[in-house]
Amino acid sequence: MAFSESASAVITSRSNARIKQLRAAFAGQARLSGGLVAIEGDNLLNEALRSGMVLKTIFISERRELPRSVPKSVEVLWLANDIFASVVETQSPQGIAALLVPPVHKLDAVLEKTPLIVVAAGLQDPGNLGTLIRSAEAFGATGILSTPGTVSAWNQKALRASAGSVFRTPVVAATLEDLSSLKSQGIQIAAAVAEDAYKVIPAHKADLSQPTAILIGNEGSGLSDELLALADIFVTIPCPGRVESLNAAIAASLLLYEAAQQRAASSKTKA
Ligand SMILES: C[S@@+](CC[C@H](N)C(=O)[O-])C[C@H]1O[C@@H](n2cnc3c(N)ncnc32)[C@H](O)[C@@H]1O
Repeated sequence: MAFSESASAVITSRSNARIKQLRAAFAGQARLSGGLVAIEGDNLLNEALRSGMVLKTIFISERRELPRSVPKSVEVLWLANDIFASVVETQSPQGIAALLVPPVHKLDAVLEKTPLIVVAAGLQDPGNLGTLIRSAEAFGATGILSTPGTVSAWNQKALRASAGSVFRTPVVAATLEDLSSLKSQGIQIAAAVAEDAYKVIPAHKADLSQPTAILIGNEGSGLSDELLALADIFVTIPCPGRVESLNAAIAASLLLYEAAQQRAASSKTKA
């Protein structure tokens, strides 16, 4: 332990109140964690710091040094190795975790510029949501709307799959009314559907360079009738193979790639 970093004692008890708070944050129990979110490991910590997240507390195993990148203003608590290992989720913990204040975004946050929005409509696999958020950032989406029933973007698996993109890409909880309000703001609603049926167009023939919200459906049941009824267009990624559908995050990524290509081409034409 780098005693020069902190004069505070090492926490050795599992029933310590701060350990309970960290455990609650890892379990997604917002009421018990005081609304704070837990992150674990050097990569996510570095991503959080470079993204300007507000860190409240660093929990560090006594076997490690405190990284120099941690601002002096952040509270640091040292933990006995076994206490650290018992509270975090990974099998081979890196010995560092943190509690941070998750940013809360409003609908306006995703409406900047020429909106390219992904609507995560009932995604339940946190790995899929995290991957979708990572692709959304990669392809320049303005943000993600998540409908009721979608897993939290701050779930531990979602956080890890997003590889830090969740710190920089707004994820906003949205109702059906919010989604229908997009139409009145000139944003077309493109429902992503797996089957090539009547009125469904292949993604490369749809105009995704205009303000667009792409609806991605639940892993098992796809898009609900209510959401399909909102759609202005139905787009599909043609699959010559014999699969019935693509994974939700892969479908979102391919559609975002197509939208990014079209936007790049249309800005070249305008220049
Ligand atoms: C695993 S699929 C759901 C499959 C579900 N059985 C269904 O009937 O839609 C999850 C979501 O990914 C999107 N998706 C999957 N394959 C697609 C494809 N080939 N083209 C466009 N979107 C697709 C759709 O939004 C779909 O709701």
